[in-house]
Amino acid sequence: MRLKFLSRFTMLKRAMFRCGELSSRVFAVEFDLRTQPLYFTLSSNPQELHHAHQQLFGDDGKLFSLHVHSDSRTEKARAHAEIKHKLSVTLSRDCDVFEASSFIPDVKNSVVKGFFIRDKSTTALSEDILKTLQQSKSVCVFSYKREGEYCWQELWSPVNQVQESARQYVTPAAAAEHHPSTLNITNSDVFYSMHEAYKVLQECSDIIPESKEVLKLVDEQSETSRADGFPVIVIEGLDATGKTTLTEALRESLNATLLKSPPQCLAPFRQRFDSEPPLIRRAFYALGNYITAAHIGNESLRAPVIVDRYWHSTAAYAIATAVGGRVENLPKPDSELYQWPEDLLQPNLVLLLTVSPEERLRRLRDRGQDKTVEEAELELNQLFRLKVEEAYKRIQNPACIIVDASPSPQEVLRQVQHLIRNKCHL
Ligand SMILES: Nc1ncnc2c1ncn2[C@@H]1O[C@H](COP(=O)(O)OP(=O)(O)O)[C@@H](O)[C@H]1O
Ligand SMILES: Nc1ccn([C@H]2C[C@H](O)[C@@H](COP(=O)(O)OP(=O)(O)O)O2)c(=O)n1
Repeated sequence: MRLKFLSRFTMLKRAMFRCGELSSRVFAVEFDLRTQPLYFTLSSNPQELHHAHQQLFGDDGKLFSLHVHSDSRTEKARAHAEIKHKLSVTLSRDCDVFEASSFIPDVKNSVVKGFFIRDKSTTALSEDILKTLQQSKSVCVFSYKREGEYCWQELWSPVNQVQESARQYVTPAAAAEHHPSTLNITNSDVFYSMHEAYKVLQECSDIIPESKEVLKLVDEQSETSRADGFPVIVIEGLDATGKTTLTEALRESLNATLLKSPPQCLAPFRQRFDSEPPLIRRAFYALGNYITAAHIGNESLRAPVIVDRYWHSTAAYAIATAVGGRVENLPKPDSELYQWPEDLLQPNLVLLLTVSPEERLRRLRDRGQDKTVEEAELELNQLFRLKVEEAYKRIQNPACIIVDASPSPQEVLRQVQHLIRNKCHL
């Protein structure tokens, strides 16, 4: 038993060090989403904590952080989501759980995601849960100890069989120029080629059998080129901004073909992929765009094409979900993360419908439909809504044109027809 534990422990330690020297890493704890994360590094010299850090480390209670390791990115993504769920349903109200990550400043793909736990309860519940997590997953747990003004981190073990290692003191660090959640976006949240999204579904086809069916549908699409076709116009916007109303009206008035992304053929799989972590869920939506692109290619040979949501939605929702906290944390406006994928068919015009938050809520209520979880979150989470809209506006090549969708449906249609006439000569 003892041997088994030790070998697992050694394995975890190795896994941790594979992620880079601990000393070159910065840790970020999302202590309060309305402010910057708390950043700290580790040092062998004791360092006094700043006021902000004392709020987290100076309080009573047991402190832990945990990070997930796996060579398989799909397993890692699922384990992270599972742990998040487990911590949220099992820990008591006296426990705070914050998203936490460790990263190397400005180095892409250096982020290791995890959690920071502050347990002020008198029970050993958090330790029991950490113990089970350590046994069943590639989870690395650290605990934090205090002495006077200082706080240090050590590898946590549920049983005292580990020799005391050198103390790593928590050392306040400056804010990173790029918020850590922006470092891993490429090919984890947003995909810039079909091949990269395709690989994700291939990697999880054993655990999610539906992936094979989705890949088959992607394979069935023929290559299309769109030279000399009719114009393709994409309508974007948050839920209930009037996309369905406008796209139906445009279909009638322009004698156009109406398509959407994700396409109808993916509808049976959508719920399944919506319950998966971002890596898998976003790869699914990315592939949906490529299927829709093939349909656009065919249909635009015959008539103008109107598309209800396309890559702007895929990228904007993915970026806004991946980036924690405030709008200022989004990738900078000139970031390559907002660039349209080179292998995805480009539309001639992208229109972004915008309405005030109050009008949007009124329309959502009038419609009286169940909202998707994400939309319910939007309603609750003003920060998230602002980030989606800002990300929409930053996407380039093609950028979107903003349309005020608060007037009557007839007036919105008139405005949009005018834009289409000017920009697409229809
Ligand atoms: N210009 C408008 N003015 C007032 N209400 C509108 C307008 N456009 C749409 N609506 C109403 O708002 C709700 C959401 O519109 P919908 O077209 O379904 O949005 P989306 O497809 O973007 O979710 C519907 O009840 C619709 O009738
Ligand atoms: N082309 C698309 C379309 C939707 N998505 C994702 C983005 C969000 O997570 C949801 C929003 O979809 P929702 O069901 O609210 O959309 P509708 O307004 O019902 O069309 O789907 C996407 O990633 N790519």
